Amino acid sequence: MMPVLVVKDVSLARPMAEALVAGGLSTLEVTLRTPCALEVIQEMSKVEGALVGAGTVLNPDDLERAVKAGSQFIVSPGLTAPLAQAAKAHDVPFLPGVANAGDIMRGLDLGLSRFKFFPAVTNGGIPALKSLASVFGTNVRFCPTGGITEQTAADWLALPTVSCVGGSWVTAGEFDAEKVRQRATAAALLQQN
Ligand SMILES: O=C(O)C(=O)C[C@H](O)[C@H](O)COP(=O)(O)O
Repeated sequence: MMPVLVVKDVSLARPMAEALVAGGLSTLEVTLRTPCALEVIQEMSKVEGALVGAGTVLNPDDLERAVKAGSQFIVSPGLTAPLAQAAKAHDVPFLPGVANAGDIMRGLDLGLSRFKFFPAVTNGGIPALKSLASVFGTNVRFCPTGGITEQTAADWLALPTVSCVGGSWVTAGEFDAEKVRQRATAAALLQQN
């Protein structure tokens, strides 16, 4: 399970990453949706055991800034050829968003086989992903994100083509380290079942 983080205050970066790692979640997606996101990536990267990447990466400029800040992977809500080429040039793992068969085919043409299914629930949820997966086989894997909750994550993770799920629920609301650690522990258990 990959927590999707929207962090507005850089002073929360380290305690938040520490609470997530303590709960058993180590792969952290920091969205570039707040002015301090790049600093947050730098700070979270100092936490032992954290693998920190950038989300909401929309173009090659975003990718360049995210990589300079220490992002170890890149997540995007969509897929463009310039972004995929920039990820390749920087040799950084890249998880682009797809919403339909055409997006996946464009990704395959670009040499990609791991995609974020986004926005997962409004795109038709599990039935939609099952239909897409039936066409592309098990070599194409997905990280559904968007509308997934603590209650529904296990259903998604049970699909053979789903490698992980993303979601913001683990850190939703005002930051409380103990609450985040507990939610992370519950989410980490989901991924083991
Ligand atoms: O922009 C990106 O690159 C993203 O990563 C988008 C996020 O995956 C979703 O916004 C998370 O959706 P919720 O869990 O429903 O809050």
